[in-house]
Amino acid sequence: MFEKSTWIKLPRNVVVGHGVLDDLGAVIDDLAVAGRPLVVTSPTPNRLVGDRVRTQLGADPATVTVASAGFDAVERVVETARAEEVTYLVGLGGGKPIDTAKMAADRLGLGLVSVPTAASHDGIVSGRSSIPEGDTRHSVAADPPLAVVADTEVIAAGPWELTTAGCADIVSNYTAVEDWQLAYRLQDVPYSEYAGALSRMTAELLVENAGSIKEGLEESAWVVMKALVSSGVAMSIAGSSRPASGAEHLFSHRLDRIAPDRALHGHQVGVGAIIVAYLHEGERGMWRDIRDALSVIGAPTTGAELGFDDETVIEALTTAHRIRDRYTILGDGISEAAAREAVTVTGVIG
Ligand SMILES: NC(=O)C1=CN([C@@H]2O[C@H](COP(=O)(O)OP(=O)(O)OC[C@H]3O[C@@H](n4cnc5c(N)ncnc54)[C@H](O)[C@@H]3O)[C@@H](O)[C@H]2O)C=CC1
Ligand SMILES: O=C(CO)COP(=O)(O)O
Ligand SMILES: [Zn+2]
Repeated sequence: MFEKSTWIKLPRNVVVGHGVLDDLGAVIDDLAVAGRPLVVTSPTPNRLVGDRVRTQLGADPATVTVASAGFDAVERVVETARAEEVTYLVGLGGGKPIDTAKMAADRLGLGLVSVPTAASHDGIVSGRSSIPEGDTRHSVAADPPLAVVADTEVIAAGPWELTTAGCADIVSNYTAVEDWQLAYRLQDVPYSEYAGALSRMTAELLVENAGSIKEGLEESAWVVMKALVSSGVAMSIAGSSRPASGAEHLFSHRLDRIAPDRALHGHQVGVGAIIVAYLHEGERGMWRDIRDALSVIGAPTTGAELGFDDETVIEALTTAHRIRDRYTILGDGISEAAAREAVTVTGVIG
């Protein structure tokens, strides 16, 4: 008897475009969420558009500002939401406040509206929350946002490096899918053809259009935001972050442990993808295509551009497998000699 079942959770409204921040009130009316909201944000996005967002929300919105992601930040949001007796959450900013709000909303059983101010990562739409804790990182299942309102005018006015980080997070889907397929072959990890194909296609489309992703063009924010939505949907179909997170993400999470906030998530996973593509396929593999695509976009391709010295890059690569129980090309860990060879051949160090 066939007994398999799946539950794919997706946002109901995804609104992307010029000036759509002013449609936030209408989006919320359409969702039929009522009552008092809590805006979960970080200092810069709050300063930039916090008031504009609160004006749209009416009903005396409360605000909590989180400086970094973590279970303590989630706890603070949960406590504030209870104390202020709010009925839904609005995540406003980059990946950290949105992930924090997503997990807090899940804990509280409340709906979340995601308002990204940067096209910097693909958690904008996903049903995952990525939360660091001690030496590890949890990719926690959480309901995806009920709606996403991404204003390309706001995003395009932000630092260009945030958009190149989003591009690199998408480019890293190549190696994430490679790792997922490897884990399927070697460890019988469940693999979804649809999620894998969608994730890979998203990366291919972005790389094909890399030449048209240019600083100062609002259309670039549009192209990247669409790709981030597509990648988030792949994660929702898979019911895991596997389509968008393999060994290149383990490497990045490890760098975060060594030096939090030194470089952007997307930039770290992009450099990780160059190394991991080399580990999968060797000298003739597609690591050069990945490096060239990142370079055209203007994303970092070396450890030094990320702000890490050579030995730190090697340390992160040789210890990345310990971040979480996720089988990748790193297996139970690679030797220092293999790591040094990979980062030297690919030009990530030296
Ligand atoms: N849940 C998921 O599926 C995923 C989660 N993530 C998580 O997202 C996080 C990374 O997100 P980021 O956005 O890189 O970090 P972030 O939220 O710290 O934002 C980076 C910086 O950009 C600033 N910023 C945001 N919008 C701005 C604007 N319009 N103008 C000027 N500055 C602006 C912020 O103030 C912050 O200083 C990581 O913790 C990562 O694990 C990443 C991918 C997927
Ligand atoms: O960053 C992500 C996908 O781009 C989320 O992945 P993690 O599960 O590794 O946090
Ligand atoms: Zn990522």
